[in-house]
Amino acid sequence: MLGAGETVDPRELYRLSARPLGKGGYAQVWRAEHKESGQEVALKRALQKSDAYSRIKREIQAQQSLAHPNIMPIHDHDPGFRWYTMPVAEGTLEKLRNYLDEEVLMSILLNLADALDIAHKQELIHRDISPSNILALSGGSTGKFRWVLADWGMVRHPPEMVSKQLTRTGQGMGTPGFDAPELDDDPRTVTTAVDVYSLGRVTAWFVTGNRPLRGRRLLPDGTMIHWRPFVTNCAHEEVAHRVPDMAGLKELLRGVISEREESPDRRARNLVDDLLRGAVENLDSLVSLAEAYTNNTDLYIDHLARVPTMRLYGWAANDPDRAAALATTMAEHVVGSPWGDRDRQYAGTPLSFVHTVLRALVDVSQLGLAQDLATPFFTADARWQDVGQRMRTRDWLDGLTGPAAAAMARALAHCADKAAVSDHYREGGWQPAAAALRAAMTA
Ligand SMILES: Nc1ncnc2c1ncn2[C@@H]1O[C@H](COP(=O)(O)OP(=O)(O)OP(=O)(O)O)[C@@H](O)[C@H]1O
Repeated sequence: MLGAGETVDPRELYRLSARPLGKGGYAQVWRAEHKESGQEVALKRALQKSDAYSRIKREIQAQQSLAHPNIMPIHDHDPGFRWYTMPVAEGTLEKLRNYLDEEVLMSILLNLADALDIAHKQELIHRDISPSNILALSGGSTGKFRWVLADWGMVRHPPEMVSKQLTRTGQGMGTPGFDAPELDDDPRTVTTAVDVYSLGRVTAWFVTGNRPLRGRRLLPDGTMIHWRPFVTNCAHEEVAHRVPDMAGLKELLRGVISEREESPDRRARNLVDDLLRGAVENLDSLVSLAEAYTNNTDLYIDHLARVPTMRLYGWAANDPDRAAALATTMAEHVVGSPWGDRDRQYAGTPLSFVHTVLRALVDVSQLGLAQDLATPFFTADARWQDVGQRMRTRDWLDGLTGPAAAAMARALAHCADKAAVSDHYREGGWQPAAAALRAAMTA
């Protein structure tokens, strides 16, 4: 019999595989067979350094006190807390990501949030959640994996349980890319929000496939847009702006699920409605949505077209390339898509959208982009013969001089039905002020 605190060589009890399954910063993991029962396990043994001993002890204590189906269980450990055994995992989330879909991500997040909720209620904060610490065990329901959170060696115990301080201010903690910034300040005083942060970053990594880097945008535009509110609110760099706990994280997750079920054009309508009520941040989401669904006529004509002119103008001036692409698609819908039962007069709204972007491009001297956009714009304008828009276009053309007027003249020359376009603007004897434009319209 071993006395408390004594350690025992695991080889006395287990047959270890020749090569380890993996090695981390302070431990090695082997596949092992229990000599007496024949049970196959993974055996994790601390490397020979004192920090490693303290960490594996914390890990054993934390995992033992947290009996939850989504926390790696401890089968056995030596009384000296130098090693322990656990089920052999099929792989880590890091390795398996490419075989998994969004549904799996949702259920992993829900499961881990439940598990962490229990841990947090016991004042245990993991502090090192990353894709390599989320492990898949076989034997989940209907042949699926059971996902567990492992590697609790960095756990923050409640103050009364701490026998030895492992962490001090400024010491690097967690896994780069997934660790909350406040861990760099004082890992002892962090809150449950550090685990929320890591799950937000794990999510961004999962949906993009890119390791998240500090200071970089986590979800590029158009990428799984329905995850954006979740990722933004979980992985906010400022703790004060971050969702504080697992209850908040689960609430956001429900939002992801319902947004995903929403059709893109209905989602666009809601975004624009809220934008019109002052939710200016929605413009970004709306643009990403439109970029992801360029074939969706309803989304463009019925919803995107309603973005307020001033907002659109400011955005287009700041992001001319994207604005030009978006407005070109809008113009193509206006000309080429069935109008359905929309009111004819409504054509002025998408036309005005394209014209606003065109004005912004010219004003920021993006004349190449402006010229390319002007051709489909003139074509769409002439196709609809909208009286109000024609007046606005003429007034604008009258104000153009020099290179801007020349660029618009070239755009006019490129219109497939140049004569009809010129006739549309010249109706009632109107002539543009700039000579280049006059020439293009009479040529
Ligand atoms: N139960 C298991 N089944 C199979 N492989 C495992 C198991 N546990 C860990 N591993 C493998 O061993 C590797 C090292 O284990 P682990 O990350 O727990 O060590 P560590 O020293 O705590 O790591 P870190 O330095 O990341 O904290 C893991 O990345 C994983 O590939």
